[in-house]
Amino acid sequence: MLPMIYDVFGDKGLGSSSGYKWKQQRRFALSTLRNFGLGKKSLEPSIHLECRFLNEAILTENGQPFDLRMLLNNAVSNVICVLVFGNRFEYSDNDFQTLLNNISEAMYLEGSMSVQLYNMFPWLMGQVPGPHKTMFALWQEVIDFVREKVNAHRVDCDASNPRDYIDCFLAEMEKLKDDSAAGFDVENLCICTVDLFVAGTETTSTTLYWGLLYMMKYPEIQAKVQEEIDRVVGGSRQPSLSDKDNMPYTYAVIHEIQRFGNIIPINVVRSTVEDTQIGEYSIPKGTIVTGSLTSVLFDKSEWETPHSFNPGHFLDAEGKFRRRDAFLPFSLGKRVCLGEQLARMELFLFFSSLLQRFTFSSPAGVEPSLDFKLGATHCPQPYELCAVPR
Ligand code: HEM
Repeated sequence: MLPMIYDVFGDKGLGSSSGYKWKQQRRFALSTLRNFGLGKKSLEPSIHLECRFLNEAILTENGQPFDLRMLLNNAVSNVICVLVFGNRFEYSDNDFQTLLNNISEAMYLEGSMSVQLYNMFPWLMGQVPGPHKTMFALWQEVIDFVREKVNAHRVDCDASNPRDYIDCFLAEMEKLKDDSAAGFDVENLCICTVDLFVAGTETTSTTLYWGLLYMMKYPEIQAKVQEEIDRVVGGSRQPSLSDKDNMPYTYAVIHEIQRFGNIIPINVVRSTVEDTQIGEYSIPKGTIVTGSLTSVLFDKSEWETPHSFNPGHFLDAEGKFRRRDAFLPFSLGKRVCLGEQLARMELFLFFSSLLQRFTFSSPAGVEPSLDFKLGATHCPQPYELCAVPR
């Protein structure tokens, strides 16, 4: 059974399994992201800004309970919002918080039994109420939010001076308006934007949520990361991407968080576009296929201690960072995560900036638990933590 719905947005969007022009859309999205955030106009300053807002938001809670998951979601999401919508949202914006909550809820419901039954009997489940219907309604709200943004962009988009992904897409639509087969239409723009927005929010913030939980659980590892941050960065400036090469331990810890957190255990659902032979297996065209990332991230023949949280997996005998072929949380091949580069930047900057400013520990007498909930992602159960300013 699939732990998520097969092609929730039909054949549209960037992540579509059944493949509506995904190649053109992927190429276009990649080149746009490069122009806006990963190339000459680097996104580092906007991530730095968001790190400052996040740290400030935690500090101003001043010992009062706060919703860490929500703050992480908001901060991470703002980075992608700047890319796709051209603006960020305040953490106090209730409408935006509701939207982020809807996305988290929809992702969680994808793991429900009723969604799994929908995958098998869509004609039947389409007739009955249940969590699968709630999930579709939540996704519709997300699409409506994006559609409003697209409509607002259409009013004042200047094709010669695009501000963000939506403007670039609208300009491309205009250029290709006589080519109806190119896939550049408003409907596809909305779904591609939702794909970027959702894929760029839940994944990275879930990884950070695991990361802080592991730091509470393994305080000796947290202390070593902080020692490295203090030595290399100090306390008077923010960590920057250029520090990464001098921070092998922190970099190894982030890799281990991704390996052990295993946030997309069986990858994104795909389907074969032609009859395919893999070894002795014949897979007919149109078969739904899932690849188990768990099997690689916990492979006994690849990892020394696959079932322990061990940053040593990514360090050589001299303490230098070492890459591992079996490190595949972003998958690989033609459909490898489109946001890998952005996610890596965000994970390094958010994680090191949080640990520079705070020590994370569990409330007195509470043993941190690694319990998880499984929806479209493998996510920690909500937990309590204390963020002590350093
Ligand atoms: C820690 C963070 C992230 C992880 C672990 C992750 C992981 C993945 C995985 C496993 C896939 C499926 C690859 C496959 O089918 O083989 C994927 C696809 C995708 N990711 Fe990410 N991702 C992350 C962050 C991001 C970010 C920040 C963005 C935003 C730009 C993003 C955008 C996408 C898109 C659009 C796809 C679909 C690509 C396609 O179908 O061709 N991801 N991601």
